[in-house]
Amino acid sequence: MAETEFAQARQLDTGAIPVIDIAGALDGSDLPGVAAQIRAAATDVGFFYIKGHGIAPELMAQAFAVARDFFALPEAMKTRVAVGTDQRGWMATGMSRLAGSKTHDLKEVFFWGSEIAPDDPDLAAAKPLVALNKWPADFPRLRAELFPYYDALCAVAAEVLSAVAVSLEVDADVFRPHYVRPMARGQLVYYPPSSEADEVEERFGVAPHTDFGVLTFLLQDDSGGLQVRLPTGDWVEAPPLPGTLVCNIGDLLQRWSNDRFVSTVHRVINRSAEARYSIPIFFDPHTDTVIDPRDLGAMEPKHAPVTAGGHIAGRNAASFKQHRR
Ligand SMILES: O=C(O)CCC(=O)C(=O)O
Ligand SMILES: [Fe+2]
Repeated sequence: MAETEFAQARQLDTGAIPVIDIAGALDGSDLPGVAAQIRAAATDVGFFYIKGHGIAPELMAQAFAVARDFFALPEAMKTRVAVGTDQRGWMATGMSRLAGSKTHDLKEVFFWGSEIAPDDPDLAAAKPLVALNKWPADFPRLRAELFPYYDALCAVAAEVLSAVAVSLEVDADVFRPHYVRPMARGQLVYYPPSSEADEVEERFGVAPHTDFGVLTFLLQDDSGGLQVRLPTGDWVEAPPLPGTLVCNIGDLLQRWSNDRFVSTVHRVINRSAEARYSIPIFFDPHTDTVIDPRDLGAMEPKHAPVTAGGHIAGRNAASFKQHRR
């Protein structure tokens, strides 16, 4: 591939990724209307923006500010919360290499998930992706300034899932029992600007991939660089739109929906002059949740049942160096 052709994408000018106002789902005034828009987007492109979510901009700004300060800490401090096979804490650049990509990703990540008690029986049973969070003791702001956004997002995400259920023509509460103790995995992601060497070596911030879980809610800063592959095969930019979140279907929801909804390939390349920060939250159910298309009404399931935690842990193990011995 010629150097100049690497990771090009069209500007979004087609409305290919719709913006959905979810206020009517949150206040109950128009759940079917929101669900219909979600169905169209989830079927065609697997990506949509949401607005009308009601999350205070201050919470988003505070989460970004603490993310920026965390990544700027001396490496020795970040290393004290280095990620292990528990998939919690800080992952240095170079440790993410996604299946099928030529080289490692440029990104640095801090991983966390739902807070659980130290005596949680799922922890004692070593269930996949059940772990205690690894907060840096010498940087207590991280948890304190991130959690207000995380909690607000998880509350909105639960309502979006009700709309997703309606969009799949099943009971609005079908997902609820699986989200009493969800995995709800979060990541702070830092992307340095791509260098010329990165371009030559075809290195991405994050290489093309589909998301592993059910539904992803992404907060991106104003750098740009997220690109989505349309069903036509064309790559388009998913630029930051102020006040919105990007929502996309993951592999588990594609399976659960019996392929009615699509988990779409996407990638990030930071060609801005500045660092890029994003905060994806992968809104996934309890680790034991059985993802079986028959439970969402499929008469002829195209996929065998899998457990959510096991499936995601398997994808993590294939993608991140901390799982290799
Ligand atoms: O940072 C972004 O904009 C997207 C990140 C992403 O695709 C992921 O972490 O799965
Ligand atoms: Fe992703």
